[in-house]
Amino acid sequence: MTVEPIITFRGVTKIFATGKDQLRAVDDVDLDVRRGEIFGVVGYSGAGKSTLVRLINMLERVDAGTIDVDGRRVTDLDERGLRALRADIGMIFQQFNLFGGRTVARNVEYPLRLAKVPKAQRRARVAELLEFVGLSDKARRYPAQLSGGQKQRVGIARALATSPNILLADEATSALDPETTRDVLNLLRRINRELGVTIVLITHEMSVVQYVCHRVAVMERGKVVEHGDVYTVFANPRETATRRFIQTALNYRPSPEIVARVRERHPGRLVVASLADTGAGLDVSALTSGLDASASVVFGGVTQVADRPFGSLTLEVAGAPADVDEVVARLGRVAGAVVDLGTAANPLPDVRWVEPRDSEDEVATR
Ligand SMILES: Nc1ncnc2c1ncn2[C@@H]1O[C@H](COP(=O)(O)OP(=O)(O)OP(=O)(O)O)[C@@H](O)[C@H]1O
Repeated sequence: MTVEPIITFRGVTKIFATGKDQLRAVDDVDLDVRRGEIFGVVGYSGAGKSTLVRLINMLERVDAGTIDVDGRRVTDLDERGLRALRADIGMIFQQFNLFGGRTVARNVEYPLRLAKVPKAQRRARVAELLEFVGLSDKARRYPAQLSGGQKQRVGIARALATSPNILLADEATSALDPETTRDVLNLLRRINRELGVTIVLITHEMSVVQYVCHRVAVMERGKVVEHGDVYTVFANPRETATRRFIQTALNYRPSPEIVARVRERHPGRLVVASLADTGAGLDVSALTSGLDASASVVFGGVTQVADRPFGSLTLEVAGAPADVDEVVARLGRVAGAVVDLGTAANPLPDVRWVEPRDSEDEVATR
């Protein structure tokens, strides 16, 4: 994958007037989306994700800063320029936004009519798109006759009609069940791989990022607080917001309540090890070899992020005190980050644990 940016934000701010207050929905954002990648934007409700993405195709206008898309300074475009730009950027939505009174084929055809494509070409293109999304047999149906996943496929076919280089997906799977979500995400992967379309995907689910994104930006109160390749952000989250997201998506780290319950049956020394960049995984037997100590896994899990092992394991280590210390030291050398929770008699807090949020709507006002 090349590193050439296809979308560049520089000092981008978008302000909404709300009564006498001004709300910085997007606040001085610098960001590059690379050509050919699937770029995730995550954050809680109200963080500014939709606004940021709607600035790319100028559904919203910036108040400050510049945005370049595929070599064009979109923040300077007039109405005519904007129409051309929008033909190069497809968009799909959580609620699909289909025309209920038009058939599937007519929905997909719509952007081609706007672009004044001749009828024969339109028909051929619609057939091709429906084939691509696996809905050739539904051309004459109406949206109400389709499942949620099928509706989103129609939305995707319509968004791809004019062969855009960029696809914006705003919570495109949030209204779908997990299995359908997986199907739609697989389709987005195919669009990215086979058609070379750059995808900017907004989601509040880290599991979606984990499954399809190459890189990710975390937004909070209008700011991009952290961004980078998905594995790095998952393995070394710097911001509290990011850690909270990862904790919710992959609940392999025990909450204080779970630790308390685990301690009832495991009074020995508990250690939480993050499994990042452990390559082959964790050889638990090697931790205790030659020592008068035992180590057993009492909580946790391991999954794949960006095709590499990622997770967290909580171990109970028991035995001769010096040997227990040595096990913990060995663990520290092979695992990513290790947090010592002490024993039931002398408990220590999990310094990496992030409390879940109470409020969903955290927004900067001025
Ligand atoms: N047209 C508008 N007028 C006034 N305020 C707006 C407008 N659009 C968005 N906002 C506000 O800007 C803030 C950011 O909204 P935005 O929709 O970008 O957040 P989000 O992260 O996408 O959240 P959600 O997932 O809930 O859509 C919110 O406080 C929202 O109420």
